Amino acid sequence: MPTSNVDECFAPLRLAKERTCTTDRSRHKAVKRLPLHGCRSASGEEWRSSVLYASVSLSSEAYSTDEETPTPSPEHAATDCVHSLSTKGAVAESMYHLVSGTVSVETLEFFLAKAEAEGWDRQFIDVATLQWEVGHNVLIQPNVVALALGMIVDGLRAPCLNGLNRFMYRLKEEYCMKELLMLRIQGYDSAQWRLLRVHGGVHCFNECKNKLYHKGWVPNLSLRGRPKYRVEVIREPVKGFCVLFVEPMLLAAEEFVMEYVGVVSLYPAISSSYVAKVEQGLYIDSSDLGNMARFMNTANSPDEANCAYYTKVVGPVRLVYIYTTKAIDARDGPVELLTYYGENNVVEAEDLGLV
Ligand SMILES: C[S@@+](CC[C@H](N)C(=O)[O-])C[C@H]1O[C@@H](n2cnc3c(N)ncnc32)[C@H](O)[C@@H]1O
Repeated sequence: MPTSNVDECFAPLRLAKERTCTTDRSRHKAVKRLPLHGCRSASGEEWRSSVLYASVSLSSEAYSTDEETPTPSPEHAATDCVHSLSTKGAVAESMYHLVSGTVSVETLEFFLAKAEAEGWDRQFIDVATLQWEVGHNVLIQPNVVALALGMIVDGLRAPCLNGLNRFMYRLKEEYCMKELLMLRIQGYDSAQWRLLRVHGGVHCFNECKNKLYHKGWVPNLSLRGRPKYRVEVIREPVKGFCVLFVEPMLLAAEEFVMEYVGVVSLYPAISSSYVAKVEQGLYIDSSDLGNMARFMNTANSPDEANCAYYTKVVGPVRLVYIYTTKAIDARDGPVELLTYYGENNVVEAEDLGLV
């Protein structure tokens, strides 16, 4: 099966949708599909972000209504396609198999077709592109299959995914998504992974089997078990959510803070304050899927900011990161991490000598 032809790759799934669209699955959201190799911005640059997500929710009344789905612009209509995927929480064994190697589209196809054929319980499929070196990695967790495909789903508000991703943040490129996923499968091993409680509400529905993670427990991304830094999300009356740097007491300038995680999109979401504009026609929308970076507020001027956004190319993937622009002193208490939103406030990290 040619991996370059999206239609061929997904034909069985589309047929499955057509067969079942009058059932309770008819609430499916439209899946905006993009070529598997990623999406191309107006300037022609190909994006295969680590944060290109797609999720497919199935049958839960908790999911959002169609009115919230942004309408793709006509030029993107050609890549639009409605899908439905159905899966169940796969058994750990299967997940292990998938997670232990780079998964081809063929494998993915097989897996999804199997899920459909065997009528696995409907949860959702979370699709994430986490392309580090080659191919597509696969993100797996109990009852959630997250697959790297290069797809975008518009307008989904899967509570489970929201909870999952809101607190997911990564540490540079050393971050090993596979390990995290293994961790989820095997349970939390406190000897190897320290868990960090973060603030925030998570609204999982009852069937969710992954509640611990969704409730905000995330691995503290430390080096050899030692926390590198700790941030907290608080809520205050004027600005709403804020990200505070807590420890260590001093954070140097030009330190990586976190990646800006969200859905890579070719058009801006309607009425969301969680959209980072990378350039005209290229956005990272963390309204539904994202991490703490979305809670960073703006400083009144660039000089007041202590962090900034940068982009960096890692292999074929261009990512958006937040780095400190000045040293941060938290000896007298937590310090709010502030970027300066500005217009298109992203510069190449290479230009700054950060990479
Ligand atoms: C990306 S969100 C930041 C997180 C936000 N505070 C929240 O509660 O979700 C951007 C929104 O935060 C608010 N915000 C950001 N910086 C602010 C500031 N310096 N003063 C007041 N509100 C701010 C604005 O409402 C803005 O639309």
